Amino acid sequence: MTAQTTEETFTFQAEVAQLLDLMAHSLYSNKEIFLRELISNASDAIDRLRFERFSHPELAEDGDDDPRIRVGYDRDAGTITISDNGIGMSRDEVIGNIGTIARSGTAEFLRNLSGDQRGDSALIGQFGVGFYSAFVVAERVVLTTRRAGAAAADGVRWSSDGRGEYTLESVERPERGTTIVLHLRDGEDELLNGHRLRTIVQRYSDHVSVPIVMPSEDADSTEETTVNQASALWARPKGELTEREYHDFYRHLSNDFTDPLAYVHAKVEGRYEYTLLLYVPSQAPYDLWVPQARRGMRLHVQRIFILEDSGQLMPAYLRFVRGVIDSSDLPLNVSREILQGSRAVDHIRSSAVKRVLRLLKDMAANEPEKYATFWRNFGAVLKEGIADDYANRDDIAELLRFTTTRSATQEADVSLRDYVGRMKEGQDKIYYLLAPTPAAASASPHLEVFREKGIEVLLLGEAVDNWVVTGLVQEFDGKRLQSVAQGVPDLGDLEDDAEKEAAEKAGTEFAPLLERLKAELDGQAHDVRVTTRLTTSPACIVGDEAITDLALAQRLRGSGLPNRPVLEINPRHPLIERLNRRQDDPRLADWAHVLFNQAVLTSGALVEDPAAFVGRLNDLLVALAADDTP
Ligand SMILES: Nc1ncnc2c1ncn2[C@@H]1O[C@H](COP(=O)(O)OP(=O)(O)OP(=O)(O)O)[C@@H](O)[C@H]1O
Repeated sequence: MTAQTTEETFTFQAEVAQLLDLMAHSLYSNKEIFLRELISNASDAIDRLRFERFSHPELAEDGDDDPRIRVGYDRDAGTITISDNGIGMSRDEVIGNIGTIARSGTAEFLRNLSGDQRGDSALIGQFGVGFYSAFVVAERVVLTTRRAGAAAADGVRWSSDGRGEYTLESVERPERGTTIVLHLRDGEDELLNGHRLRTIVQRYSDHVSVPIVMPSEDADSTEETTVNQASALWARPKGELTEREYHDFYRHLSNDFTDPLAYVHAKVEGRYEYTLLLYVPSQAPYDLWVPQARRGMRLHVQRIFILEDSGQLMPAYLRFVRGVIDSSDLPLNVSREILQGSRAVDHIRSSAVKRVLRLLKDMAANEPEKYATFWRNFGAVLKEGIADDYANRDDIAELLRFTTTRSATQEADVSLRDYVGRMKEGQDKIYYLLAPTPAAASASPHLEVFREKGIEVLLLGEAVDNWVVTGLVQEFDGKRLQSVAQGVPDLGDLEDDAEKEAAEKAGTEFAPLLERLKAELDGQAHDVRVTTRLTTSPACIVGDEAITDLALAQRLRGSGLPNRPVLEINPRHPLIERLNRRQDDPRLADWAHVLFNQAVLTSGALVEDPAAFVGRLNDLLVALAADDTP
């Protein structure tokens, strides 16, 4: 059988062309990462072969059984070669994987480029565009591959100068796997040096678990040496490992350029035996909020890589955790389906979650500055755990941080424990305000009486906060959470008898005015009542329901109002006093609407008919100005 040798030319998908252009121009400052990316692909290909062999044992007959990645160079030809004996690719796979960008993440990648070269190159690995980084140093890349199990004649050669097109041809390739030859650009000769390449491999790929071999520097020798550690770091005893090694491994695992904030490494023995090495990153990955984003946990069985987590190993609210779980209790041919029903996996997962929560708890207690960094990056994600993880809810609640009426900055640095610790004598509830923005929250009239009485209020401005308060942390340390913008304010013992009496009296005294206002605002305000919650503002809007409901919170966050908005008026405000005295005022309807709409504005919502509001306001101003004219 002879291989068909005709060459076909293909055009890159538009995004690939754009990406390649960017690679060459903006990532130059960190050009060494091309080697890390290609080695990482080679190591993945070897892992995949190992894994596929469980279901296709016949693959074991194709070639040697000695996984290895080779890195070589040819000074005369100006090339660097990376080859592996992994799974290889068929022609269709080459077209699908190398000519197009399968992941929708690419468009996002392009959007995320900042122009800052260091940051941009850190994104490369995260976005899974690794292969193309070859073009940072190469003017032409030739990839030759043959899939494991296919015939020697089914080899494929892909070649491109990265300028919009690539060619494919069929070639004879007896050995399975992939070889990539980089024809370096002019001026990249310094890379054609054994010592230099070895240093790069050791810097970025020391922890790749497959041996990376390079030819001996002695020209007369045909020997090869392994240049990386090639051992599973997590399987080594803790005492032998340095912080540096843990950090290097993290970078290898996560493609992150920064050191992790914290990590935990544990070998567990007992009913189940497993090793955990879990890291908390110090910065959020770009795709933290992308629902289908890759997770950062890898499952190994007896050191052999099995699969990347897609939700079985870490719950969504800890999706920022990176690390390795290595179990001795799972079969090597474990699949995602088996994982789902596995008791061992359930056990390991729950122990991993507890360890992460403990790590965070210790960080909060002993290294508050680090914890503040953690909270800034991942606090909003961790909050999801309040809804998702009933079993650990109390521990998660201890980890929450909020901005409150006592905060000097917008930094969320008050824990529920701090809050409860400084509650006022007689206070039995934890008060909070949900508002669309932090600015609307801190300026809200709902806070007036609380400010006056020196009662602290949690200011909640994140979408996820709805979950935190909606019946989930209904109680912390025996104290109920209570919204300050819903229902009648319930200050319990914090309101003295005289105040209660005054409020009751005001209710009776203002009853006729309330009826008039209610009639004027029919269809807009569900009710109008007198309140004690205001000290300086004339009016505010509150939700009728005493209990937060999600719909309300969502509507507040959009442009609308609570489902059943109630207008509350302050009987001590001069405007309200005047209205009460002058109920015969022909402009009462204008007053009612102006009061209502200014309360809508201060709640952070949008006025339904701004032009009508301004019209009425101006009419009132004109009338007042006329009263003033001598
Ligand atoms: N040496 C190789 N052997 C087999 N397949 C490969 C090899 N290199 C690349 N591929 C295939 O090409 C695809 C694209 O590679 P690329 O480096 O661009 O992204 P990725 O590996 O999916 O993402 P990341 O670099 O973030 O791991 C890979 O997913 C893989 O299917």
